[in-house]
Amino acid sequence: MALAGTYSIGRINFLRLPLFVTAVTAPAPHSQSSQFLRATCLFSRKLSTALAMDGSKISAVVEEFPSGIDPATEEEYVEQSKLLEEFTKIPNFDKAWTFKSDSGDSVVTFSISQANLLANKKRKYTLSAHISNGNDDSEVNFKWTPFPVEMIGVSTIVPSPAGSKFLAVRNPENDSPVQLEIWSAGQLEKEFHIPQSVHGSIYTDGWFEGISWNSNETYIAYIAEEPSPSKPTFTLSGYQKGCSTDKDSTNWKGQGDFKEEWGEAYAGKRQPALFVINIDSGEVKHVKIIEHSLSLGQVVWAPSIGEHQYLVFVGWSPEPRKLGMIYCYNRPCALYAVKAPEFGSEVNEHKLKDEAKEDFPIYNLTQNISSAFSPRFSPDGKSLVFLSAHSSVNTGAHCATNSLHRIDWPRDEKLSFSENIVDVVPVVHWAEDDLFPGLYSHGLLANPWFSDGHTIIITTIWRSRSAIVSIDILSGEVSCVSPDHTDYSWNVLALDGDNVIAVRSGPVTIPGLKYGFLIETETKDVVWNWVDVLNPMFNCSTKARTLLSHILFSILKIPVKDVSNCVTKGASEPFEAIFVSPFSKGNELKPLIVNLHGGPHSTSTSSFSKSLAFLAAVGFNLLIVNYRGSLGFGEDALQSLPGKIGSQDVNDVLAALDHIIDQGLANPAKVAVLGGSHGGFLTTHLIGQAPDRFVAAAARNPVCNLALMVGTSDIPDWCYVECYGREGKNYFTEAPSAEHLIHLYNMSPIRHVSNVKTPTIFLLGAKDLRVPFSNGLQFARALKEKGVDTKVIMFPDDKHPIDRPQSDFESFLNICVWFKKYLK
Ligand SMILES: CC(=O)N[C@@H](C)C(=O)N[C@@H](C)C(=O)O
Repeated sequence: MALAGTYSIGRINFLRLPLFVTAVTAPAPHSQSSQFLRATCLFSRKLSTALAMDGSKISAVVEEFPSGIDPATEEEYVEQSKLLEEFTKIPNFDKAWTFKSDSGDSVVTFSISQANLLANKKRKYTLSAHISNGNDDSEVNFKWTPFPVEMIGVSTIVPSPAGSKFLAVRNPENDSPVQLEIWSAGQLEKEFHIPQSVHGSIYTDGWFEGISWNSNETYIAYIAEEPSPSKPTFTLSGYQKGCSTDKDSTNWKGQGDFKEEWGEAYAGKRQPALFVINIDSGEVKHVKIIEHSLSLGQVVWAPSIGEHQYLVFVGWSPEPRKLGMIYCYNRPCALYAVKAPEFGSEVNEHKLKDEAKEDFPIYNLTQNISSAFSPRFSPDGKSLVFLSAHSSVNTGAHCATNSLHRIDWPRDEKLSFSENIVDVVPVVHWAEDDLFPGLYSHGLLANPWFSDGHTIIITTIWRSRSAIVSIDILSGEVSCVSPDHTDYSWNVLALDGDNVIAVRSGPVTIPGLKYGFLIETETKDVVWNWVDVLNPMFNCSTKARTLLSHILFSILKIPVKDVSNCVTKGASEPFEAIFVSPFSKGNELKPLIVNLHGGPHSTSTSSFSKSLAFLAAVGFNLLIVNYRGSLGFGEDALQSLPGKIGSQDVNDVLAALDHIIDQGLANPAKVAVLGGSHGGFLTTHLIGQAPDRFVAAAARNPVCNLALMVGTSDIPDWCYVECYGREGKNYFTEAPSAEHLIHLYNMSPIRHVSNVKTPTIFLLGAKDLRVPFSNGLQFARALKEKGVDTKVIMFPDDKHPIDRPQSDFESFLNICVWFKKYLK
């Protein structure tokens, strides 16, 4: 057997042997052997001692590789893991808030996150800057505070409206109380510990989440988990009648009834409910509503009506049952108003009587539309604007083109809510070439208002990029704020008066801060002018920056292959793909990775992606395909996919691949494919339907067998809609018939598994409720059974996205090494 090579540690030379080979050596002198032992421990090679036939001791170096490490690619593993660490370190700007300082200048505070690999958590910190104008109009200076401040154990921070205070939320990891802290410029002002008997963790998930200060900065409304229901108690004398909360060594708690939850990402989370805290007294009130079964979220304080204060929030009904919520905008929801609770001294006898009579009724403000979320009041308090995903609810597609609406807010004592919902930005079905393709935004900024009081700013998906637009809520006019002739992606973080603080990035361009303001040109046009904001983080990740500096990207238009199959104009228009490759092509084409997003109604925008940038830096070209069905291209193109998954989307990907091969941009013999979830569905379909086209594949929590998924996923309705089209919404049942299961099987990658010969790596999250790991594992086992080169990594604590820092790291390191192995 050939030796794999030699290497040395300290003064001792080791023979590097393949696994299972035992080298017999003479007993080493004591000092040498202890050094030997230390070194072997360090490198996880085992020193075995055994007795030979003649009774002498035999020491052996057994070359033992950790599980999953292939001796043939170990060096590659070492090298690429170092590079990936550089990319993992790159921080991300998550949010920003602006305030006015005493001097009248603006101050901006950024919330930044960065993966902490050792702790396997995201490290969160804040960094602030004073913004001042430079000498001429086109200059702006950011004077940064010297150091960031780490937010240890803090789930979120929310500044007060005037910016003089902020709330820090500390959610416990066990049954301890939730901690709320009120900070002012110089100190911690107040600290409240809310026991679990009042409520559980505060929602900071970006979906149900809503934390809102009232304008006087005296109360904070928020969404938190209802207290735990009491469970049956048993002792050695049997069942104890009644609700005892105490648990001790003489009793134990039973389970009680199974309670439905909102699926993926919400396992173990209790019903989201509405609470208000008085930050003077620390008193907390649960705003119990009559229709108790609603899950509440996104609460905001409404402008007062007469002397009454109202809270407006989103309510989701659990009927017919709670189905998976995250990424699913097709769950019906409405805006509701409820009178805010009153505290202590404010309550007089008369009011107490009134409240008892009224019993906190809630008003549905958006009865005439099937979806309403992200409520925001205009600064004058006259209008309430909100987003709607009614197209998604009505068609059953989990995400679709959104719309923006307005309703009038009553100003007088006589509370009558208007039923009139004004369409500000309606659903766009199809748009000429590069015109506004419709609104694809999932939320509004906490303060999205320009100073005119009727224009908002919002980030949306515009074909293959994210873009910033302004919307006049009175006229409905949509204007570009970020540059319109660019392939880069832009994302608004905050307004500074009428100026904009944004982030610009590209797939291989590390996010950079930008400051935008309106200027008048020589021709008297008013246009947005953008300047770079140098920030302390600019110096980070120099290595990654250098590696990426010679890589470019462009957005390609891909003509639809079979236009005769298209029922709408929108569906027959070209879709797009993002192509990433180095400047100088040289003679040899780099191996290509085709990358496919999930959903399927989602988009790979041209925003920075650490994992894809890493793969590009390693030396792969990328083709990132936004097949028809992706968000950002109008509703007709999107709705062309449901009912045709596994064929239309598969053919679009092959068309995009053919397109770049025809242009001489890819070597057809060196192509790999990578995707997660629905992107994993496409990956496993492609290697089955086009087995000669891909030399390696990587699938992250892939959908491989819809007939299995329909009975195990939190979104069985998704399987119906995507397999039958919008009719699937009506066919959906919890008891699929044999005919349904056959149809679902026929639409699945597993149907083509016998054709597959592509070596495939599977990355699976054992806690995924969306696409349970059984889908990927069944497919992987079927490949192994056929003798196809297959590798599976199971992450025991990961959910659908496999995004915990260590899991994300190990996933992309292995994907990279797997692709390098087969795409030499
Ligand atoms: C709606 C949904 O979650 N669909 C999954 C099959 C999927 O593809 N998920 C997306 C969001 C993903 O990228 O994981």
